[in-house]
Amino acid sequence: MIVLENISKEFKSKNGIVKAVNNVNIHVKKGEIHGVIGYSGAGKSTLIRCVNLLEKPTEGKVFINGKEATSLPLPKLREVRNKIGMIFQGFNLLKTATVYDNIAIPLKLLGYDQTEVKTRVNKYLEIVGLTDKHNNYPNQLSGGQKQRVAIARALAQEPEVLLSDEATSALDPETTDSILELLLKINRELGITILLITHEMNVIQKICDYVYVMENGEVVEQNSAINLFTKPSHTTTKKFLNTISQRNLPPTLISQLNVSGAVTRLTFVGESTGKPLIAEVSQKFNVQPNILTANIIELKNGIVGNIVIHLIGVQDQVNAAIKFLEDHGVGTEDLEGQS
Ligand SMILES: Nc1ncnc2c1ncn2[C@@H]1O[C@H](COP(=O)(O)OP(=O)(O)OP(=O)(O)O)[C@@H](O)[C@H]1O
Repeated sequence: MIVLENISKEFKSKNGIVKAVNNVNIHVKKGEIHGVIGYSGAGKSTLIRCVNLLEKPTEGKVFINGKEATSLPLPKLREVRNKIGMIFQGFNLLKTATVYDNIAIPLKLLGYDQTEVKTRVNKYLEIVGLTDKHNNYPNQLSGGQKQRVAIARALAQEPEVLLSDEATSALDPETTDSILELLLKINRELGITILLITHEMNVIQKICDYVYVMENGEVVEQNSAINLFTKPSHTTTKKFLNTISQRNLPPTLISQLNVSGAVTRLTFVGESTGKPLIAEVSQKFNVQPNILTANIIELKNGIVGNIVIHLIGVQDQVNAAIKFLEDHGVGTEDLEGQS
């Protein structure tokens, strides 16, 4: 549905050339939600703007629905763009137009007749739950309601793809959740494929099927959301994961505990979440497991449990216990103390 092939984007600035995006490949299948996460300056906005060619890539190709968009002449490019909706952090609503007109004006500009415009505006206002606000102006709405209007405006063009540029970054946590629920609903019920960029791991957690972690213009790690949360490999990914669950223990504490055993992070996913494996370990081996931290994270496609345990015992028994857990589908990671 959306394919970015070896996309690079350079900007010329006073201080020389900035490589904002460097050889990025992305493949979003129809009906999926993919998320790009990265810190400020990682290149996310530039990348997402390359998808609808608001930014022309210096190198690489963009395919939308199998059609190569990068080399299309403007009229053909407009046709492709009409199939791509976009929402933004700042909502981009017309302040002097009512909610109704904010959705209707772009449709009129696209040449739809009065009846079609009315039908679509009413349909999408209902989907976003704002039918009663059609006569309000943007400054009479909350941030969450403004984003709902922007979503209705994007949907009214009946796109196949929705691009979301930090759509929840200006919203409080509760409103963020309600907007994420809405995005899930339109993905599920209207079958719209979504590519989003964010710096918030909870956005990835709640709605993404697949994740790309970006740093300095490059994708440094990519995986399904479940695998990324279970087996993160890059330091930046781990830092993002730490923002939603307390995964770090003080290194001095780990060093002290490592003297009498091993401090290990166990990650449970799928079938292993339901089994009393830690109890079994203490019965089968001469080890005493002491739970230091534990949490459960619900993702779009499953549940991941994290437990950090101190396995107290002699080395060979500790190793055998860890091997037993791994054999039963538990991810394990030895935590290093202070060197
Ligand atoms: N028009 C431009 N001219 C020159 N440099 C630019 C331009 N746009 C972006 N950049 C540079 O490209 C790099 C990536 O910027 P970009 O805005 O894509 O990152 P980002 O991950 O979206 O960050 P943020 O979340 O802060 O917007 C930065 O170093 C930025 O300064």
